[in-house]
Amino acid sequence: MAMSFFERLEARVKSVDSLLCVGLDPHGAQEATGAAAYEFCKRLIEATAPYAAAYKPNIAFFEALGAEGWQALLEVVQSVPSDIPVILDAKRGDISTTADAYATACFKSVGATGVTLHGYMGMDSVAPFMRDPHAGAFILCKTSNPSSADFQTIPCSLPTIGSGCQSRVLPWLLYEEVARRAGEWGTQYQDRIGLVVGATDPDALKRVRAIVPDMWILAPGIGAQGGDLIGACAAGLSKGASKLLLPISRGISQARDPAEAAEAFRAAINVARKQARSQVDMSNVESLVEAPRGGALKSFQSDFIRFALDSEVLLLGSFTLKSGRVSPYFFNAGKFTSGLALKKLSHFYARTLLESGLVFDVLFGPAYKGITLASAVAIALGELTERDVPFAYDRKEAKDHGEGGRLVGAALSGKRVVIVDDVITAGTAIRESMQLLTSVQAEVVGVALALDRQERGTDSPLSAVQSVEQQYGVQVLSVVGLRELLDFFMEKAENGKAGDGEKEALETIREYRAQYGVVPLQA
Ligand SMILES: O=c1ccn([C@@H]2O[C@H](COP(=O)(O)O)[C@@H](O)[C@H]2O)c(=O)[nH]1
Repeated sequence: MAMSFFERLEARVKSVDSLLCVGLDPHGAQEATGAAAYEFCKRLIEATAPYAAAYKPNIAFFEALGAEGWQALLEVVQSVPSDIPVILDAKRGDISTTADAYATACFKSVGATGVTLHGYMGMDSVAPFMRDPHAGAFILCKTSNPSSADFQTIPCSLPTIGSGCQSRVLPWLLYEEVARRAGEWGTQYQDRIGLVVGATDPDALKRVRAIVPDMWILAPGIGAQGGDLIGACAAGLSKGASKLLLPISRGISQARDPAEAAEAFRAAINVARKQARSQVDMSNVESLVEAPRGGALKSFQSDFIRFALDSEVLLLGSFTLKSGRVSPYFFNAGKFTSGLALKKLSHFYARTLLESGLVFDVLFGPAYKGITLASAVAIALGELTERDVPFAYDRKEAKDHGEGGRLVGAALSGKRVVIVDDVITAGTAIRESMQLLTSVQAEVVGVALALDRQERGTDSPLSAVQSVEQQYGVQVLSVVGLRELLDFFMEKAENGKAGDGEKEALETIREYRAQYGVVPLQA
């Protein structure tokens, strides 16, 4: 007997060890023609097939091209290898006779086996999609867009049966009711139903997962929409660290190398799965997904700020900087002085690197602080991904005996290198490292920092980080920036959890940013 949609999905997830669903949205097709859309998707499929658990073409991009777009969609679906499920993102729903025609279009004409639906019209609009026992449907539950709260979080009355929620203090929200109903429909239709819950809302993922522990969830919003990959996985994975499919479209199709980006996303998702399996560090993630996140602050970034405050690495008050500015905060990574603190710190860097999707071969730590940082981050990446990441560092003074020279550690020539340091102040140290690395034909692809102060230079509208980005064309990643610091204190204040010192910090940091903050560079 042929397998059901979710059985096929599970088989594919296992065979490529991946929960990544590659979005086929031909945003970037050279010309707006069916042929260009087809070529775009075909290339993407060829590049990403080894890492894809599923593909998700969004029908909108093909419909926009008229008849040739429809033809392109059919050809795109046909060009997906037969063992990879295709979910047509069509968000259908209508009275049953029309829904019947929609189901025929999705499954028979287009040839997809999965589809996205909205359930607003109720059961009889979903039922026609359940007739084919080999097809599956994901019902919109809590979408990833900023306005999803217009309707989806409207409180409604608690159900009287099931889901064990009678003892809840929290209001029961409309999307939770959708999840509960979908759970009932799923039982009726022998597990042919999944849900769509945006990765931009780990709190919603956590709530939905509690209602439907075994249902597949499609969680869009990673990449271009800024969702928190690790937080979303921690909140949305099922008990067996699975049943969460992460569709990523622009984050892969617009990457310099889509194959590498897909591989990196798969690895980052697998880091979270590994953590979920071994329950390592889940306490942190737990506490973070409990509180609804606002703004762009990711759960691990909150963790990091709390950790830096607790370790007195991040101090609040009044500090005169070298530039003469009086700063309301001061960050001194030199105060991470114990093994456990360094281990924790390195995991924050590792997460930042993994979530960025940056592809690199070697880490480089400029003397002195960078040496411990790069080596600790290499260990952290090894722990999280089982990838054995090489690292290297320099000496302040060249040796003229023994192996000689300034560089120590892994070979750098021809390698893609990420420089790991704590902060960039004037940028002098980074520039020296750039020189040293290019002199041995290494390609510096990125810089990873703990904190980006995001403030203008004294004689330039650009920050030191922006100048480095512009001058060398590299990506500078930081675990947090001034923006996240502000978000952190803002969230605390909004949740009534900020003490007097923190409320004051919020105000003074806001003022400081207004006076000295940078304008973001165009992407
Ligand atoms: O809640 C939802 C439901 C669907 N989508 C769709 O997923 C992709 C996301 O594209 P990215 O480029 O990875 O942001 C796109 O087709 C959306 O229409 C969603 O984003 N959110």
